[in-house]
Amino acid sequence: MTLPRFDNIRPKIEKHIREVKDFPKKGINFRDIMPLFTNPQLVNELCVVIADHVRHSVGHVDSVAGLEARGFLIGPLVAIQLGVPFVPIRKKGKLPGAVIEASYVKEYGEDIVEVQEGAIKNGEIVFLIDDLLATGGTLRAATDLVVKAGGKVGEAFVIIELAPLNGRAKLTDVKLTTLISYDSA
Ligand SMILES: O=P(O)(O)OC[C@H]1O[C@H](OP(=O)(O)OP(=O)(O)O)[C@H](O)[C@@H]1O
Ligand SMILES: Nc1ncnc2[nH]cnc12
Repeated sequence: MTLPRFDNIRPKIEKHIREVKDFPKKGINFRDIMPLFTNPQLVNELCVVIADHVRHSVGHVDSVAGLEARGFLIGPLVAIQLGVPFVPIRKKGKLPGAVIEASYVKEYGEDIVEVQEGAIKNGEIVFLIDDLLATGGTLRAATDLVVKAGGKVGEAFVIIELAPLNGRAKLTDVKLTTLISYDSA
């Protein structure tokens, strides 16, 4: 679902997304969000709008969880706006100590994601954030992790949705908000 709250910022963000053909593999049309970070004011505006959206449409959240790697660029900034902890969800083997894990298949490979035990407490509501939804494997695994940890996903949010890859179909049990939806993958 895209929301009117984002109508003003959407075209500004769109201008900062670069398409790179055949990256990281032949046939993949990579949507690169890095140009956005050349514009700190716009990054800040985006995080303020997302936090505003959380306050008005999601309600109370106990934490913001971001997906490695690009969910780490926006997630902590949104968490600061909301005054709640940031929870990193990382690829296997990167987080020290006891972890909970979930495996998944994505647009160009397979992976395992992990969260540290205790980072999400029983009954906590988590706002999940990443840059992009493709096949939905990553956000599915992240949702499963939050639930395994005893939490609940208040909402999953991505800047970009590649609609033809139908990631949404894997997330029917989650409220999912998208800033920009592309009708070609
Ligand atoms: O919906 P899916 O098909 O699961 O794909 C989406 C995921 O793919 C990308 O990350 P990637 O796995 O390339 O990792 P990186 O950010 O560490 O480069 C993107 O940032 C999402 O996390
Ligand atoms: N096409 C794509 N562009 C950027 N990140 C991605 N993650 C999965 N598919 C992607």
